[in-house]
Amino acid sequence: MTRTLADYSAAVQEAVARTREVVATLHAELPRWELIVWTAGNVSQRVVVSPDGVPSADDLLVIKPSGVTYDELTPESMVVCDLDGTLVDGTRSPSSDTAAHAYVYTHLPHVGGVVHTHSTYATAWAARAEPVPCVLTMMADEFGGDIPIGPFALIGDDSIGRGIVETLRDSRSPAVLMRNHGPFTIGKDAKAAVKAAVMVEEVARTVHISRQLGEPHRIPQADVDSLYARYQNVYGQGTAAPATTPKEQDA
Ligand SMILES: O=C(CO)[C@@H](O)[C@@H](O)COP(=O)(O)O
Repeated sequence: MTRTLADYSAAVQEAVARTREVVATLHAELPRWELIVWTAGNVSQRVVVSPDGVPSADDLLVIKPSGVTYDELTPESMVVCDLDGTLVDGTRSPSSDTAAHAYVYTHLPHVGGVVHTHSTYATAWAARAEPVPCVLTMMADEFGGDIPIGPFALIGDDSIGRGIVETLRDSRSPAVLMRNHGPFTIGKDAKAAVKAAVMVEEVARTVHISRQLGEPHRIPQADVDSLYARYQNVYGQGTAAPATTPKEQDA
């Protein structure tokens, strides 16, 4: 039975409205960071339906409409689908990657956001089906190792999603380079997945340039693990008490 947004609770409808705003705003980051051209790429975020906040196959996703240019994307133009890819709310056809995003949300409950781009350097690595080797501390921080290659898969059914899940399920990487296609990234939410999309292009470019000058040196695995643990758990404005200023120390 096809459900409409009216069939969901007021709380879910409010969450969908908030998610439309988030996903519309984050789409603007793809051209901003030069990760796509024209209408390529897409961003989605999961909407958890259960009142207990536990992700499930009953959840919804919010994604862009297919083939619409980024300057036309608004919260109202975003499309809402269930995880079968069935339209729940929206006036336009959902992204052609909806099945892939939905498959990821169904099989990786910890994932709250998915992004797909065709960013130049990451896609060039995908065309050669070669994993990006972990030769930068930034890679250890964000990806916890090499950036893996996923299988070639045709567009339109869950083949791409299946390839993303098979590749990332047991990987620390939030990015996979789908062979001959381009990067797909995941995160706890859409913002985290967009960050991974920005970072995968940055490191793909740097490693490519480095290899023009010689063979980059791999970081030893123990150091990769240490860097990853620090970045994922300590970096930034973690939970530690703010450092006192000299004035406070004198007080
Ligand atoms: O690569 C693909 C499909 O996988 C592109 O068509 C995709 O980047 C953009 O498609 P949509 O406009 O989201 O339907």
